[in-house]
Amino acid sequence: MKGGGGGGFVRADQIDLKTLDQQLERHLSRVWTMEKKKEEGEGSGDTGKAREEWEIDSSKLIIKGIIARGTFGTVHRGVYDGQDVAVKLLDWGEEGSKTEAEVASLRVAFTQEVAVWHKLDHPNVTKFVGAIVGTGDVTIQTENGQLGMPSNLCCVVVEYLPGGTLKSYLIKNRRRKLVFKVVVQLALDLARGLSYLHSQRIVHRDVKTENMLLDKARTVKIADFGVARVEAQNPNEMTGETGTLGYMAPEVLNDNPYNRKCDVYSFGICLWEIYCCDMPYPDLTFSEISSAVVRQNLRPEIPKCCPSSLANVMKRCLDGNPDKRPEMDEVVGLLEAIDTSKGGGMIPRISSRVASASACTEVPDHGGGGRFSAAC
Ligand SMILES: Nc1ncnc2c1ncn2[C@@H]1O[C@H](COP(=O)(O)OP(=O)(O)OP(=O)(O)O)[C@@H](O)[C@H]1O
Repeated sequence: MKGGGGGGFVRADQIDLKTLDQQLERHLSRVWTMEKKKEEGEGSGDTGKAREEWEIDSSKLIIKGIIARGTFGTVHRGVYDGQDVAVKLLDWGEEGSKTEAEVASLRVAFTQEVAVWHKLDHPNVTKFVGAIVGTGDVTIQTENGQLGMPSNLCCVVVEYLPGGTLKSYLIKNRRRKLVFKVVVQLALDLARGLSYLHSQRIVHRDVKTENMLLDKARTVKIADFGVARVEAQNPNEMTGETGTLGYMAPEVLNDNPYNRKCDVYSFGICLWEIYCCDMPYPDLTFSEISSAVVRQNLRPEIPKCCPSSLANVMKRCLDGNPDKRPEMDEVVGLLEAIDTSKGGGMIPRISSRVASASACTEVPDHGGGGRFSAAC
């Protein structure tokens, strides 16, 4: 069922970027006009609920305490229809505190996230439950009772993942490092999730360990589709710096056209981070990183103790030429083929500060095994 030429029906993944944006905008103004009309009492008894397939019943939603503050608002714990959920509340600010342009861009970000997310269904993608687009009289139950919401309340409701971000998990294990089997398992989860997104023609565009969440079984799930987009059929339509420095592919940093291969590059950085349990380029400023990645082909140094089977995947994903990077489904195959039975995990340093992962020490590896390219 993979992509090829024209099928007999219209597929969401064949809508080009501009059309998608226009559709989102049109949809949103429709919803807002309906709401305005309702507020002005023009409905004459007709509830006129043209619900989107992803709209959920706000009366079944209980919003609890804040888990985090994101760029666009707050993330709360909640319960929807008995299920544990995370609720991403969009923050429009106080009435009148944002300019029209700011509200419009928030609205676009919200609809974009919903439009991408609600169609996805994969074990390594955070499950979308539904969304609420500000209706006049939404009341949300909190633990302390009922809470009236501003008429333009927007929220995205997704499955609750109790394991925190992959980044914080790596930080927790910074000193001890991860056993090789766990490294490969985490990498495979992420690779499978990305491979699925790409099969749906979705480019995430902000792949980083901070945007990956863990469930209670330590399965990695891709989260945060705030900047994800349907891949443009014409790569020239996809430009503009999106993502996080340090994870951004050279073509993105350089403001060149890009495609799904930018996610492959960012995955390569995540793979390095997962293996090393460390941060790439700890001593460089943002501008130093971007210019060195583009001009001097700077990449995080792969430690000598890294098994060549994994090091090769990193190197290929981090190729400066997007066309030479593997597709994510190939990456899945390469990772699945790695033998983890003989160990090969990153060797912890003896020194207290892990400034660079490049040097290996004499500390014995978890699981031993001397089959790898270079002895540390
Ligand atoms: N499904 C979830 N389950 C548990 N916690 C979550 C969930 N989704 C998000 N969070 C928490 O909220 C934080 C921010 O979430 P998210 O990145 O999706 O929000 P955002 O507003 O898009 O933020 P940003 O764009 O700054 O990354 C996450 O780092 C995580 O701690």
